[in-house]
Amino acid sequence: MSETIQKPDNTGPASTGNAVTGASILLDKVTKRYPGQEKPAVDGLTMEIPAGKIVMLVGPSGCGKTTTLKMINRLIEPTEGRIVLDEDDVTDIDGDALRRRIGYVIQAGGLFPHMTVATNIGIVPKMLGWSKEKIAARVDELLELVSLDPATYRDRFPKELSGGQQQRIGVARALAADPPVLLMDEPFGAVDPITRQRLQDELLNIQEELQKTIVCVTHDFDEAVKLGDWIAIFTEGAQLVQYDTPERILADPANEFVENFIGSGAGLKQLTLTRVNEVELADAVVANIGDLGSDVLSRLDEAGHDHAVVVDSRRRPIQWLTRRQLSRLERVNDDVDAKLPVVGDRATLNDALDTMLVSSAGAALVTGRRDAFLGVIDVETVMDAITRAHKQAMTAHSDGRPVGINTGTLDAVQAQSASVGERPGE
Ligand SMILES: Nc1ncnc2c1ncn2[C@@H]1O[C@H](COP(=O)(O)OP(=O)(O)OP(=O)(O)O)[C@@H](O)[C@H]1O
Repeated sequence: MSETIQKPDNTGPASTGNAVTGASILLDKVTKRYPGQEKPAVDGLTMEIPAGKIVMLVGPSGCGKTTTLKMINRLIEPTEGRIVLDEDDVTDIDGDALRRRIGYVIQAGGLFPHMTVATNIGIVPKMLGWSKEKIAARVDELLELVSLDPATYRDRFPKELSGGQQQRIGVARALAADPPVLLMDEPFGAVDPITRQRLQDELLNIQEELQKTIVCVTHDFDEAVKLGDWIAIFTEGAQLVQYDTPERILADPANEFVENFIGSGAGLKQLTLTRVNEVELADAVVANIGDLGSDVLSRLDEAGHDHAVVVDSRRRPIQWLTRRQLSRLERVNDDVDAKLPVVGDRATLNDALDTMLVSSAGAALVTGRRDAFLGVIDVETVMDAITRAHKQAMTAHSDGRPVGINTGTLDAVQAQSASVGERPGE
């Protein structure tokens, strides 16, 4: 079933113009047999992981995700097959040296309890022989990157940190020597849902800046959809059932196993794929403090609208007034409605929908930089966006999809596709 290689267009996060610092990874027909086990934990897996992308490994418990991940930095030695970083075959190089080129993040950060935050972060740079000053500067830079104030946190011990803070330090430590590859094993598994969401957002921000190659194991399919440029869905023996963009997996699951794995609400999950700044916002009539109520009402008539958005001197929305409310006002005042349904333009459509539903307004006000008002998003816009995303995913071009199979080496796959002019499965 995984013999088919499909190639949609690579619809990862919008390009930011930052240089890719990640390395590509190739697992070439890699197998792991544990002693005493009848079946291999990973069976002949060939998988390309493109440079600068986030690849999420998902699948049922025991299917071989962690074994696959740990073979990349050779915490687990493959029984057969090759691992190639960029052009460099690293299958037989010294494991310790390899691990200095690959950051590794585990649940709860995996910090050494008897070392301070700074010492934890500086471990690899110290092994690499960096000077004290260079390490200290790097520690502070990384603490800033993961949104922790260096002066407050650098001398703390792990037990003096919250779960989310420990996890951030784990990420900072993995990035210390600026490795091209970051491996993450259930990195956000041990924190509460809200902290988890925040850490995921932070990881996306960091990735936008650094463009590492990130391979991440998760049990949480929603997390895979949110973070992944590509998602690899495995079944037992690390058999690749589908290796594709989140959009394509949601719109066109390869088979019933994937459908079951995605679970219900594929349409709603698609909402996490689109951000508010990707959809067209509706215009609104904007009123300033001090405007005459009657003037604002005639502007509403002209525009054919029923609501006006009141903004303060920095264009931040403070009220959303109906015709009725306006008709009672001589002039617009500076009251601030604490319950305004507001979303930032980087929020997902899912967040926007939540805001609309909670406010029962059927719409939300969108703000951009420095919380300035940008426009209105309504339920119809969100619904249209889902339909459009679904159609796009179904008809997307299939260029750039990385190879993922369990039936041959990359060379064999390429030779086969060259002989027919394209990759198989098309
Ligand atoms: N050290 C080991 N010795 C023997 N068998 C092992 C060892 N480690 C893992 N296995 C087996 O290999 C298979 C794959 O394990 P692996 O940990 O890679 O799965 P996983 O998909 O990461 O699972 P989970 O989601 O439960 O963490 C399982 O059947 C497991 O029991």
